[in-house]
Amino acid sequence: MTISSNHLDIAVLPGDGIGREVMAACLEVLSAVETTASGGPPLKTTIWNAGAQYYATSGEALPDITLDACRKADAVLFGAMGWPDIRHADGTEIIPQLDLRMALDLYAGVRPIRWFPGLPNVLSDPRARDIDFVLIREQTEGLFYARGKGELIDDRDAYDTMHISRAGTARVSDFAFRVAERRQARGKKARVTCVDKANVFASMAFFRKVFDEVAAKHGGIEADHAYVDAMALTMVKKPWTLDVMVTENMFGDILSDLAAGLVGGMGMAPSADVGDAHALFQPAHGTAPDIAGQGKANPCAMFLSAAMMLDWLAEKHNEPRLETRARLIESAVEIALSSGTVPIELGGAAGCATVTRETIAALPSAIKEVA
Ligand SMILES: NC(=O)c1ccc[n+]([C@@H]2O[C@H](COP(=O)([O-])OP(=O)(O)OC[C@H]3O[C@@H](n4cnc5c(N)ncnc54)[C@H](O)[C@@H]3O)[C@@H](O)[C@H]2O)c1
Ligand SMILES: CC(C)[C@H](C(=O)O)[C@@H](O)C(=O)O
Ligand SMILES: [Mg+2]
Repeated sequence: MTISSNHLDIAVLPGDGIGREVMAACLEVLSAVETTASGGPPLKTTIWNAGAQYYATSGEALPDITLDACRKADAVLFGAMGWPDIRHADGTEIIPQLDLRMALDLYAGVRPIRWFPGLPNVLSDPRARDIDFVLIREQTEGLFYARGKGELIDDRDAYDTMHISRAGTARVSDFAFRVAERRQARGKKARVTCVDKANVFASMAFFRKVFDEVAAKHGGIEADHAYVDAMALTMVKKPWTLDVMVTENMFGDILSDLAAGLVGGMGMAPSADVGDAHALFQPAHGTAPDIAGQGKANPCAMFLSAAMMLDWLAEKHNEPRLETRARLIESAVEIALSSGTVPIELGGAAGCATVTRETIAALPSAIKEVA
């Protein structure tokens, strides 16, 4: 696809809590990156309202005008949404990102986890430096299918239904194999693990069956299976052995926070919500009410999510200069972290402003590495 105008439209949804803080930092970094790596289409960022706090003042969590802007944009950049005290009558939270995933059919949650040099080794094992895996989370069905449809009977029983479809499982499995193929082309391990609970649930046995059918079409990539409970153990005991995993929505949600903990915390865990037509990029973390407004948030996950956005746009538009900008962000984060900038989240002293300043200051060195 070619770029029809001279810029790319990015719909920016900062959301709530630290979503707003890390997004402001990220927009500074993106603008500095554009100045450092001149050439290639500029990003035109437009900020849109949505989120729990917006709902509290307006009665709308995801206004039509925001949803429409997301549909029309080349990509969506998202902070975090949700606030524990702002809830629907059934007790669930106002979390419009789930509506966005459904509306834009963002079926693959891509959650890469890797070691960053310079950070404290939370596992106290030198092999932690080899952690480099990707969790692919199905995002349009699974247990989350139950959202808004659950049943509470006589204040006595509550039901939420798991839904696994052939089509939904096949497309996310295929997506995972394509991720593995790209990693293989870059000289990395190439194995896709289906993470399920096929020993207990018919829905999960079906997930595994469809995964196996898709695996048979990707002969060059090894495929195996793990039960989700055993995978939680493997993630903690030997995460450096993992490559690409694909799993049901809820399991993926839980395992992705566990995975973030292996490399220091949520502030090191970027993500992308990808569909066939649209994509949204956001840190895997939430709005962190416990630290919001204090300048303590680690913005690295937000920066790395923006790098994932540039990579996705580069591939979609066949524009290598966008890929250069993605590498520039990653390299600047690496340089900043390995030259003594340790985020508060990892036991250091660097708040959001310091991490942002040091990342921007690293850009001139980073450009020499990626050029
Ligand atoms: N993608 C999203 O928008 C998203 C994801 C998860 C949770 N939520 C919402 O966020 C709210 C808070 O949820 P939660 O507390 O369970 O999860 P959370 O991810 O917001 O926070 C979990 C813990 O990690 C810390 N943390 C998270 N991101 C951090 C960062 N960038 N830097 C430093 N520390 C960080 C927090 O301080 C907290 O101790 C809830 O309303 C929840 O629904 C939103
Ligand atoms: C806030 C919540 C709805 C969301 C999810 O469960 O998908 C979050 O935890 C995430 O991981 O993106
Ligand atoms: Mg989560």
